Amino acid sequence: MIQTNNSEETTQLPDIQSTGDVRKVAINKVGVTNVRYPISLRTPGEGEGNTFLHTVATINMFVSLPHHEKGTHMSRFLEVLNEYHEELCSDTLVEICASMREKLKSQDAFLDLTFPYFIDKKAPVTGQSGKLDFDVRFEIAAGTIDDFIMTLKVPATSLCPCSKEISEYGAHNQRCEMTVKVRIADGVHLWIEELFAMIEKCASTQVFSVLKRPDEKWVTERAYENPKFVEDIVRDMAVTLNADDRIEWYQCFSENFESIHNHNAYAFIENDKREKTD
Ligand SMILES: Nc1nc2c(ncn2[C@@H]2O[C@H](COP(=O)(O)OP(=O)(O)OP(=O)(O)O)[C@@H](O)[C@H]2O)c(=O)[nH]1
Repeated sequence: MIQTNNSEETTQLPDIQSTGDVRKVAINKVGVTNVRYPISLRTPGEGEGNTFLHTVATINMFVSLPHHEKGTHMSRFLEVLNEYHEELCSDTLVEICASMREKLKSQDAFLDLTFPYFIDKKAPVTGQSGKLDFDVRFEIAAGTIDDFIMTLKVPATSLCPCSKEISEYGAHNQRCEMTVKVRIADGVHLWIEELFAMIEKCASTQVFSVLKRPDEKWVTERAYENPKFVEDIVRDMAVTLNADDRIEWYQCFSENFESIHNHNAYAFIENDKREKTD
């Protein structure tokens, strides 16, 4: 049986990926996808000191490969990740991307993590607390372009203004998913919790984990008092994101899972504030 964990024996094995390629085709991204890994993220918490949220991320890691190299060194992606153990947090992600470039001797490195995040939410009337989950994504690039994009998928409720207007009673309402992707200015901080709270206000009403009957009455009436088309939702998201100077660039969209159709309603806005001269 071949022992590949002995460094002397490993050096004697052929290293096919280090041989050349003659097709003169460079590769933009090569690496590993769907790596599941524990991460811990700093949260605003309460009082002194840091609190951490522990979750599991699904990670994609890529580098660029020049035309003359046959293959990348797949094992090194996981080696880089393993060096960080439980200290994998938002502060170290840029470091990890730089480390991928160095260890794989590549021009560009890309790190992409998606993970469930959890916030404590109190029901609107009874104040009962529960954990609400939603998806967060960090996309980091290092090399030709240095980049950090944070994406949140915010669940909420939308209620149709047209339906409310034309119906003698009732109005169709549904879950919507508002997606926000942001680039943050250098040297400032935006908590996931802050961005989530900003965005969920843009829907007809929020969703909660625990709702007792007085809470359910409240959310039902609140949505009815605050009807919104998908266009209203994205416009309100844009107004909110425009007003926060920490956000340099954003894309926002909402998908409303219509309860009267078997298809969804969708609207999208992008704004790069860095392009504005005045
Ligand atoms: N490049 C490449 N490697 C692959 C692929 N599928 C599996 N591998 C394997 O990934 C393994 C690890 O590759 P390397 O990181 O180059 O391993 P290594 O040569 O022992 O490690 P280093 O000495 O650090 O380069 C090898 O056994 C490859 O055969 C693929 O599609 N592309």
